[in-house]
Amino acid sequence: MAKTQEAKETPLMKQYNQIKSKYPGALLLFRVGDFYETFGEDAVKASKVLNIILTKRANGSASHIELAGFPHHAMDNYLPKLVRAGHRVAICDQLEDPKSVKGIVKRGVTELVTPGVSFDDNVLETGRNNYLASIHFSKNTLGVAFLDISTGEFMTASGNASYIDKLLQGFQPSEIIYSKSAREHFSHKFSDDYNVHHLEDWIYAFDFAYEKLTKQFKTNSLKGFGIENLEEGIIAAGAILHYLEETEHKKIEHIASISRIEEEKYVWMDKFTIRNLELVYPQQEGGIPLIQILDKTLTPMGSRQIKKWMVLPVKDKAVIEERLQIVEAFHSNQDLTEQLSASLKSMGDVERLISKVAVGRVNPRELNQLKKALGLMVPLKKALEESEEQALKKLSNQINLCEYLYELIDSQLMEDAPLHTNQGNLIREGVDPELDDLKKIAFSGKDYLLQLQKREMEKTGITSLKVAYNKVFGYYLEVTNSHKDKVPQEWIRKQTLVNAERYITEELKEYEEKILGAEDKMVVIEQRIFQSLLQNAMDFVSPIQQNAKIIAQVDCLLSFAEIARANDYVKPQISETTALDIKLGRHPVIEQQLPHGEEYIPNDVFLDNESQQIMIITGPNMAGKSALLRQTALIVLMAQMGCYVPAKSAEIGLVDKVFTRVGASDNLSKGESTFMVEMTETASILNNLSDRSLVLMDEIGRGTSTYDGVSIAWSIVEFLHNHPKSKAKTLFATHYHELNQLAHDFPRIKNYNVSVKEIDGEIIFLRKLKKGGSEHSFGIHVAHLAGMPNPVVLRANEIMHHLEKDKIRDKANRKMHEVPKNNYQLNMFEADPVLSEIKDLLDKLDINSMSPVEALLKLNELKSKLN
Ligand SMILES: Nc1ncnc2c1ncn2[C@@H]1O[C@H](COP(=O)(O)OP(=O)(O)OP(=O)(O)O)[C@@H](O)[C@H]1O
Repeated sequence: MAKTQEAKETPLMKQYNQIKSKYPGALLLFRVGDFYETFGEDAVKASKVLNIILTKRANGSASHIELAGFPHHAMDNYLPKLVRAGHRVAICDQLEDPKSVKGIVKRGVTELVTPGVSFDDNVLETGRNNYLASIHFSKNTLGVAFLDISTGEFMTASGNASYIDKLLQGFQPSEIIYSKSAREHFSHKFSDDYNVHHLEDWIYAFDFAYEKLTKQFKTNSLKGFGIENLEEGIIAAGAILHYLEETEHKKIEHIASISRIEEEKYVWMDKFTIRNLELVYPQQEGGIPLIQILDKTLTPMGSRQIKKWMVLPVKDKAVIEERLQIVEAFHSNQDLTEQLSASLKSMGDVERLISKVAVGRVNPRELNQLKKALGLMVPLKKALEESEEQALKKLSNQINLCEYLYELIDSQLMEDAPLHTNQGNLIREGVDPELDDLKKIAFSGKDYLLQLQKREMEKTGITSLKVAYNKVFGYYLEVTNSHKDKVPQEWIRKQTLVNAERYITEELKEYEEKILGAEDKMVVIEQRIFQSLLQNAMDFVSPIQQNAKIIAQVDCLLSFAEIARANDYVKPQISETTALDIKLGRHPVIEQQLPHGEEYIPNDVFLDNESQQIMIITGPNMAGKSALLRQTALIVLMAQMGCYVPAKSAEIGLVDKVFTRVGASDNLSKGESTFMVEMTETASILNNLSDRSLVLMDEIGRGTSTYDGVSIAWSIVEFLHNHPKSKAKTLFATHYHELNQLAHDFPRIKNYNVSVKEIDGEIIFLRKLKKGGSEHSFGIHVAHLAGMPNPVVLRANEIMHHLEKDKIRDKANRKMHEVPKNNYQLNMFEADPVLSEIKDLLDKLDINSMSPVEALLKLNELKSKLN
């Protein structure tokens, strides 16, 4: 904006500029009369996003400035569009009644809406949390906090960069904040796809954060939340509270606690796993993530909860079993599920409603919806209470019916109350005697007008006489031109239309004053009573939040029972052993997508730490290797969410980490060598193995030449088998049938293949997993199936035969077989103190959180130790 002649700006623009300068980076919606206006660059942006007209306005003699605006009542329509486009939007309102002031009206920003901080139903998606994340970077550990202001859910965690990255991947925050000086760290470690905002460095400080949190929760310490020692997490969370203040969100009583995301409680999945297994988001447009199959929830709370369960499956046998028991109770009792579903279906978003109550943004209709929800809790609580299942009785006990609040709303608020509090018809009769009197006056006044119309009609003989009302003249009598001559003298003409004239009379004026006066007074009283209702409702924020949590759980578990019935899933047996024993397992997503009439071919998978730790699975392209790998992980994860699984039977020895690595594919991040990415990810798996890990390796080594690829794949399998501390259960799908040799030398490696039949040069996919290795890759047949021109297929066959004749492949096999055995005697380090020191240093390194330069420096340091 041109500021050269600031002195001559109009007073309005001066005020605008003052306010605008306080909200850098935000798009300012400036209320002028009935419009929200944007100016300058904001106007250019707004006109593009909102598709509204861009004009110019004279700014005194200072200059002209771009202008684009929309009527204030269209806010609900336009605001979400701006926020979704990634803008931070400052809403500047008139803070006093323009009628009551001379000169320029006082204005101020009443809310700064950002992608991560919004209550707006149009910005939020019902079945999805809208998280704001805050990250604090310290030397070795990072802290993160997530807040959904629309529900009050507040969580924190700390860990290394890859853990934080995994959490971001799972929770998908709409906005991330961090300190200005952490910009470089952030872009180094995390994707640049997020909406980000930077805060001043001083905000990310421990004492400041600690005080902010204890003040918010009205506690002396953070011990009760189990985060007392989570320094980085506390700092990140404190910054969130500061940010809420900065964005003018000062009424936030519904944020009453914070919880720690306990890393050790949940199955560890790296972010590649969440992505590769398509748990919550599809990898490609049009794909179906697992959550879409599992989520048959009936409430927004359930839908949000199930996504959290999906990214955080549990490791605690008791928790899983309790969920499974409830699913079983639902599964076996259709009546119970029907009763509960009936309540849940009409429940609405209690969790967000009660947050709106807490921040004073709830409208009369929403308050009625809250009452309705409380009413629906009654049969829900009863049905749970009457169930045989103890866990359900326990849930029932935790539901608070909030009868007092129900009664209060029911007895005071009209059933069909309007959207706004100034529209009348809000409060029931009998609540306030003055209101009742005023209502009588207003209604009898209106009656009186009708009588007056009738009386005057008879007196004057004007048969078309009408009493009507408009904002300019108030009540008037309208006479069509054909009766004009019958109008009595004392009537005062106010307006002439083409076909009629409008008049007022003394009597009409008197009644109007009474009626309008009464209506104004009624609005004031109704608003006062509504406010006191709200005040009362605020005392119920915490029990209703608790109810919402229980509803969410019941809803998710009902959904599990529902899909178990619909898709023929079974209850998994959870055990403390390390064995995975899946009989006739299926892929929950692919089986739903098969063309009509085609059956998914189920397969058995057995893995344990003793006899069969690693399954090498060979088979041609398209045989179904990837599907088998993924279904195994999905079945494990579903079981540990507490869900039934697609199999004939499944014994799941608790898994604590799931790793997947899919050989270099095309959709990997730009700029990096795909093979490099493949190796980095594989390295991170090999560095984090545990005894209860499940590892899926799909075509590892594919991204490089055959010899390199085979060698790398080979040594990875050896490493997995011989790891001194952990016997990670592994499914290793590969094209390299050379790897079948490994089974000869290592007792816990077993060969399998996904069988195909070759009939007259064509392949028939049987999709059945069989014992034993396979000889061919069948790649050329698949090329043929894919419609490759015949000459190419023929020539490929020719080349292959030629190569085989030269025994290149045999040689490779033999060479592999001759490879000396390596048992990864990691304890060789211990013989030499320097090596031992290097080993210690290596052990402590967190490769995931290092930049390439840091890694090089470290390497240099290690090398120097040898000299
Ligand atoms: N058990 C099964 N029953 C029915 N159809 C299956 C089964 N397994 C896989 N399919 C179908 O075959 C397709 C190919 O499977 P998948 O991608 O698992 O093969 P693959 O062996 O991993 O091949 P590639 O090596 O080319 O990745 C799947 O998209 C699916 O439609």
